[in-house]
Amino acid sequence: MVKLLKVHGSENKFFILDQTLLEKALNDEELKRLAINLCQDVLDGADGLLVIDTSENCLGKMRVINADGSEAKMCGNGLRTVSRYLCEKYHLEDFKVETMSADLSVSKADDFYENVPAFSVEISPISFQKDTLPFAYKDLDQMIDEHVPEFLPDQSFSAVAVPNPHLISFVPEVSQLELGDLGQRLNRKNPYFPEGVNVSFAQILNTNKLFVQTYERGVGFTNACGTGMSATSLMFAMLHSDQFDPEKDIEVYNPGGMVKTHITLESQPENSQIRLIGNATFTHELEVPEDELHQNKLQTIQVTITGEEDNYRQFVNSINNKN
Ligand SMILES: N[C@@H](CCC[C@H](N)C(=O)O)C(=O)O
Repeated sequence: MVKLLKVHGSENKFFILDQTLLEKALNDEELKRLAINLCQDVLDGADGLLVIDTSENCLGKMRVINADGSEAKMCGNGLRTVSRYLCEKYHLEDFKVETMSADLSVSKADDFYENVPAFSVEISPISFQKDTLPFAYKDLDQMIDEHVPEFLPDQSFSAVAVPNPHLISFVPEVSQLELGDLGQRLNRKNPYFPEGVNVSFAQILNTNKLFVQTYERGVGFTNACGTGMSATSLMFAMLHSDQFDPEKDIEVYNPGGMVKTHITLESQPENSQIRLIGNATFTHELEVPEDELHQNKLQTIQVTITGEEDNYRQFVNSINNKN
């Protein structure tokens, strides 16, 4: 029997599969099929599958398979949960995790709330270049606070890779209808973002206080997107310096709860540092025979509820009562 976990960071939900526990690792096609199946049908589904592999230079390697089977370079909310998993497995609190584009430093943080474990993770590398994202719009090499009427007539947009591609717009109030429509348009064949893009609308609530909602590439609406909230915090620091206090963390509220980010802005914004801090909650433990994973026939799953979700709900109630 192989143990899988169901986890979340700000209710951005994932399954974790530690491939190092298997007799034979799943190949890419098997992982893709398993991700689609788990995310659609198991325990009310999820937004992706996080795969842990061995790494030469780091404590472990994380791969991110979206709900539609596509692979992403990074996952901020997911990395916190993988960090907790590796921390508990190897009894270390400060280490690096290999991801597709970079080895990222992660560390255990103070609990977010009573019995709500939290981790702090590095979000990197940052790029604004059209070839990295990639995007194409007129003769722009970078899209920073640009008016793009083809997207929406009354908003301005910034594109940044961290390294997942993100399109960000600050709005007085988030319209789910407009966010969903734009997210769908830019994630099917389109002339602007050939590889799709995660689209976030952000509301500035106060100094260092944001609300961010994201339509994710390969998933759709999620409760929260870690790299999206990190990219939005960076754009907030760059574009709204009058409401940004660099000495303090930024509180980023989202439909699934709240995370904190810390932005150290450099004169070359691509050299800036981003930390994402938030919950790493394990909601379920699953036991599945290994051959059922390979065959993607999940017939004999045994599920144990951890009880951690009750603590997380108390945290969410506490922030709702405060606001
Ligand atoms: N939810 C994630 C991002 C997952 C990848 C994204 N959908 C993409 O395709 O770029 C996060 O928390 O960062």
